[in-house]
Amino acid sequence: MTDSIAHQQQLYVADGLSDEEIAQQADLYGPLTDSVRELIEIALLTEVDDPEVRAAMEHIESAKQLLRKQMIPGPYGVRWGASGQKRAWGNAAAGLRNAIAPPLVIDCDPDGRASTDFHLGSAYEGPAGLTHGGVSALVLDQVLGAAAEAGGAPGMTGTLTLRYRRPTPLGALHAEARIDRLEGVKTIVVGHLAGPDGVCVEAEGVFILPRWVRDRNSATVSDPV
Ligand SMILES: CCCCC/C=C\C/C=C\C/C=C\C/C=C\CCCC(=O)SCCNC(=O)CCNC(=O)[C@H](O)C(C)(C)COP(=O)(O)OP(=O)(O)OC[C@H]1O[C@@H](n2cnc3c(N)ncnc32)[C@H](O)[C@@H]1OP(=O)(O)O
Repeated sequence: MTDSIAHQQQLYVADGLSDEEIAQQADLYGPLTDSVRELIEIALLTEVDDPEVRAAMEHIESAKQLLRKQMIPGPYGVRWGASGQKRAWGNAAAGLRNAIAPPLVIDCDPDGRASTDFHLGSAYEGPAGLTHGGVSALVLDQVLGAAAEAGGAPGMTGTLTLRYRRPTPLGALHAEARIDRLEGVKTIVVGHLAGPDGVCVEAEGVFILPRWVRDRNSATVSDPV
C-alpha cells in the first residue's frame, strides 16, 4: 500500500461522537463559519478607508490568535459518529466548517438522486457578474458524487465532463443529479446546474470506488468469521 493511500485511510475516522455532541459542535462552529464567509464577502466589497481597514485587520488578527489556541492538525477528513452520522465538515463545497463552501445543503434520495438550491455571492465570480466555471464544476462534482453515494454506489470522481451551455449568473441557483447507469465498478451520473433562465451547465461524471476500498470490502465479505 502506498503512503498516499494509507494517509487517505487515516482521514476516514469513526470517532463515536453522539448525535447530541455533533449537534453541539454544529451549533458552535456553524455560526463561526457563516461569520467568516460573510467576512470574505465584506473584505471583497468594502470601500472604507485606511484607518478602518487597519482597525479591522487588528480585530481579525485578535480573532485568529484566539482560535489558533487549540487546533486539529488538519485536514478535517471525514468522520462518523456513533449513530453513523457522517461529517464531511471540511468539504470545499458542502463542509459545515469550511467558509469557502457556498455551502451546499444537498437533499439525497436513495434511488440515486440529489439536488440542492443554493446561493453564490460575489466571492464566486469569474467573468464579470457571472459564476466562475471552476466553481460550477465544484458544485456539479459534489452533487453528482452525492447522487452516486445516495444510490449506494459511491466513488471518487474519475472523469467529470461539463458542457457550459449559457453563462451562469451569481445569486440563486439550483443543481440536481441522478445515477444514469452502473458499469461494473463505475457509477455514471448525469446532472445540471440551472439559473433563473434555465440550464447553464450540463454534467456527466464517472465515479469509481477506489481499488483499496473495493479490496477491503471484498476481504470483509469473504473473510472467515
Ligand atoms: C471507511 C472508508 C470509506 C472510504 C471512502 C472512499 C472513497 C470515497 C468514496 C466516496 C465519496 C463519496 C462522496 C463524494 C462526494 C463528493 C464528490 C467529490 C468527489 C471528489 O472530489 S473526488 C476527487 C477527485 N478525484 C480523484 O482524485 C480521483 C483520483 N483517481 C483515483 O483515485 C483512481 O484513479 C480511481 C479511483 C478514479 C480509479 O482507480 P482504480 O484503481 O479504482 O481504477 P481501476 O484501474 O481498478 O479501474 C476500474 C475501472 O474504472 C475505469 N477507470 C479508471 N480510472 C478512470 C477514470 N479516471 N475515468 C473513467 N474511468 C476510469 C477503468 O477503465 C476500469 O473500467 P473497466 O472496469 O470498465 O475496465
